[in-house]
Amino acid sequence: MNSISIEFINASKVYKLPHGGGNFEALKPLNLSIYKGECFGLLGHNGAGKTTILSLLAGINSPTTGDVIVEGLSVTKNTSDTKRMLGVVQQELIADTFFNLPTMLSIQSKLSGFKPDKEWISFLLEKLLLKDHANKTTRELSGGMKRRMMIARALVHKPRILVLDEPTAGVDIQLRKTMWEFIADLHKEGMTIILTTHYLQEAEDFCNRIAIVKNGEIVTLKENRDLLALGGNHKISCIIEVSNVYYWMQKNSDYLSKNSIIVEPIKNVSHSTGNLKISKSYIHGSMSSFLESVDMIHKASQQMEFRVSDIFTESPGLEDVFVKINNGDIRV
Ligand SMILES: Nc1ncnc2c1ncn2[C@@H]1O[C@H](COP(=O)(O)OP(=O)(O)OP(=O)(O)O)[C@@H](O)[C@H]1O
Repeated sequence: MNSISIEFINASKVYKLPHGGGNFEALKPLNLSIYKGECFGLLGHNGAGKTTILSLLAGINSPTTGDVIVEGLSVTKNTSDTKRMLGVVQQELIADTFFNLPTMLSIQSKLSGFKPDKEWISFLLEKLLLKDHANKTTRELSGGMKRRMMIARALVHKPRILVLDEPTAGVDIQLRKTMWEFIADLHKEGMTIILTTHYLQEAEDFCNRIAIVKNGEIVTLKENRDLLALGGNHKISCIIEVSNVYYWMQKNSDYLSKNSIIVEPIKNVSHSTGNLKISKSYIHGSMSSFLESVDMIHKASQQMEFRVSDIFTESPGLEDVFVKINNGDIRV
């Protein structure tokens, strides 16, 4: 059994709205354990409550009820101790100083109660590809550079837990890749990571468990692979061109449904002509099921008189699962 790093115990957050606007429950009472060395992802639409969860953990907001325990210590009672255990990258870009990067990181280190470690600072700047910008003041950095600088700042005191609230927002694809390689290295070395992101592929690639947050509560919490399995079947598909879609569908609908072949329109389909996608599902990991489905597509092409020019496989992604859960198409 893994040991627990972070524990939310009945932690909720109710905001008082201004001008007598009443109360708003941004987070319903949450009970959640995050394990040591885990990479835990929080996904959800804008306003779902992800940042609220992280802000209670980081001691930025205090919970209305309950508490958060970090490595055995209460965030509400030992805020400065728990803060030292965490490296927090907030969503807002806060980098409006006249200091250059090494100076700012040294100051941050002292503020966190640690003697600045020049080698570590230099290592962080190198890993986050900031070395060439070390002499710029933080306010002279671009948005993507500021984002990376915030990661360096969060790590400067060598925390055990890294909290990332949309760490890659505004970072270009190439740099995002570099950032994740670095974060993956920290994770491999045993750091516990909790993150939010709107790039679902990032969560799919890096998280061990993923929680989906909706209207202030976690509606789904699963191991990455179990969540992906909710996305539907693996499919073999091909694109066909049909000269009269309406007539073709009428003629073949019985055969299609009898053989569980799915047909989907591909853009610009009119009554008269269009491209359609034909798919047949198969059991992931079973070669016989895969070959059976290939054979079925082949037979369908003879029966329904279309030519198979391109055949490809499709796997369900986190995107599919996320949409389905948020639309209420699957309940878990
Ligand atoms: N200080 C506040 N006062 C009142 N309501 C707030 C406050 N901060 C956040 N909220 C509300 O709480 C809800 C959850 O906000 P939160 O920032 O946690 O969402 P989120 O899931 O992180 O969204 P995003 O993806 O946009 O960052 C939202 O409806 C938001 O408007």
